[in-house]
Amino acid sequence: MANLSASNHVARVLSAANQVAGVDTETRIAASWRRCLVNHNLDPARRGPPQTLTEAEIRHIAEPMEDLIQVAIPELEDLARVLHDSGYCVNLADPNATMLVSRLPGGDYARMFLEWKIYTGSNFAETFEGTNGLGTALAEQRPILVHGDEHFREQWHMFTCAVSPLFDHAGRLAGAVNITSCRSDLGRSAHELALAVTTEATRRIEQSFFRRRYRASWIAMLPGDGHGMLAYDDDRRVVGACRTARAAFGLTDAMIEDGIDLSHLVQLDDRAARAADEQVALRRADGTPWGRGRLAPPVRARSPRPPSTPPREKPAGQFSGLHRLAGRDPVLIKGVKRLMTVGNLDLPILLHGETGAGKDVFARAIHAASNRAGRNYVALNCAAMPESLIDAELFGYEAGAFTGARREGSKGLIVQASGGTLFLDEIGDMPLSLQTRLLRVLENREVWPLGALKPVAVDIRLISATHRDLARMAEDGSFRSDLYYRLRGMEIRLPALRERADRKDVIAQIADEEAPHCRIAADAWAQLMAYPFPGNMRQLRHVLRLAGATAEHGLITEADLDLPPFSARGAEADHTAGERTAIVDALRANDGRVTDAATALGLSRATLYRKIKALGIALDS
Ligand SMILES: Nc1ncnc2c1ncn2[C@@H]1O[C@H](COP(=O)(O)OP(=O)(O)OP(=O)(O)O)[C@@H](O)[C@H]1O
Repeated sequence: MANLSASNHVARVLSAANQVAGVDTETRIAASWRRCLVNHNLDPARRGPPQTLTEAEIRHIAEPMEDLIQVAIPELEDLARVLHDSGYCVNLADPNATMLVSRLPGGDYARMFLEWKIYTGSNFAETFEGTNGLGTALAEQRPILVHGDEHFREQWHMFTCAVSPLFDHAGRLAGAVNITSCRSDLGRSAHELALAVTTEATRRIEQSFFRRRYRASWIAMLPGDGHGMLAYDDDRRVVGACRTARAAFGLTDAMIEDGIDLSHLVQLDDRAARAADEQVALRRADGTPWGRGRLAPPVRARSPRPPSTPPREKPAGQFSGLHRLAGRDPVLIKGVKRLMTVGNLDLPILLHGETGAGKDVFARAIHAASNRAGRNYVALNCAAMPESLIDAELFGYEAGAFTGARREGSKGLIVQASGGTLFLDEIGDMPLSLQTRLLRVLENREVWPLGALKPVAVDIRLISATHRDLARMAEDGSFRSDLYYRLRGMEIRLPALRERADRKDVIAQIADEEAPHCRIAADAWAQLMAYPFPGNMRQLRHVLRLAGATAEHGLITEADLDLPPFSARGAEADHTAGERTAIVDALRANDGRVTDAATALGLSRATLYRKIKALGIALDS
């Protein structure tokens, strides 16, 4: 049966391609079939999944489209919310038909899309996949509905796609919004509305993107249903025009670069020009009435709220916390001295050190020593959260910006930290797309919450930390090099506990805090001094806390020290295998509870999660 329908389909395609007119398919579809056969040499009967990109390739494509994606996401989320139960998936694709954002429908429908690889990273260019919504809309740069057997390849016949191409602020093709249904029981007309919905959503994305790009200019939204937009400066010289306005006025890039006078295109009387963000009557260049339009004034960044408390003057001993942490270790003492020389300059600081070496504690001490001490200290661990959550947590979002968003929106941590210090731990684990956004915040000193039309000005001191070799990552492209140089206004290395020259003092001090009523026997001292402490200070604290609890007669002996075997031979393979075994054992001993296993290993929860991921350990094992 399937074979019969496949061969019928092939016959239809061949016939349509041979004689475009007079077949039972829409002319645009027949023209596309012809392109697929003649130009792209495709076989309508071929089966197989679409080409799928790797995560790195997707990031590479998505990075330059970051701004557009950010503007599009609230609209896509809205579409996905409305269509959730109707079997439609929602996508944003780049101009080459690679899906960059995907929102799946609910229930069993989602499985269909996953099985057929209709998700982020899949490519539906007409040149590979034949006639299909995304590929054909992008090839023709026009909205299209491709229903069931209108697809060139027979294997896509259970799907229907409604797609609208998306144009950027300069009228260039920037991608497409796609909604695809797997409801093969519905006829073509049942999906017509879907095309109208997609086209409208696309239009809203284009408008938001244009307004955002030209936020420093006036924007005239022109009469008519074409949604034409012109951006102009205070002297009424045109600085930008959307695709519709370019077509309506025959505007070229050269005319815009020359700063064509607005009055050559549309006339505003002075009263209209003052009625900012209201509907106004506009006239054509020749003075004849045109219709009602709208003028939006330039957006100035909101200034940060003045701090409620004036900056506290720091006493002379403001660096005492840092001195205490540095102890008698020359590397750390040097680091603190360098910090003192820059004093309260808001230089970004990058802390580098192994897990548990005290990066968070050190960052807090820097904040406490700065003239921002009385203000907020806000910390985020970039390794402990999925990308989408870091995005919302860090940059904030407007009310209703996406499904699951809080009704009142969220300020985001950067805005919360304004006036104070933002600490980004494990910055090396920050996804590339967010690195781009963070860089922009540091450069422009303003944040765009998700779905916002206005930026919020911010004033933060940034301290970041990592255990990774960021310089090498910047070299091999896994971390943005421009961001790396912005983060390391000053880089301070926190030595591992085993490297500290004052190791003995540190052990004594922590023993005093964790097991205050105990003495340490000579054999236990020798062990503590010799042990390499891969979990550094954190591990030392846990070991001594436990030892204090098990010690008899106030004496900590070798038997009280829970020091897991650790190969110091340096062979990477041994180390990895040993680490793996230790983690798997700890998880088993704690019935899979990651927090408890982390405590047992002397690691932070985030670090343990990272290691579990890196070593490919299944959490249910
Ligand atoms: N100089 C120090 N003296 C005493 N205790 C310290 C010192 N530095 C860190 N600690 C303790 O070690 C533990 C881990 O510190 P912290 O969280 O700052 O490490 P980290 O380097 O940020 O770790 P991770 O990379 O895993 O997030 C904390 O309990 C902290 O109190």
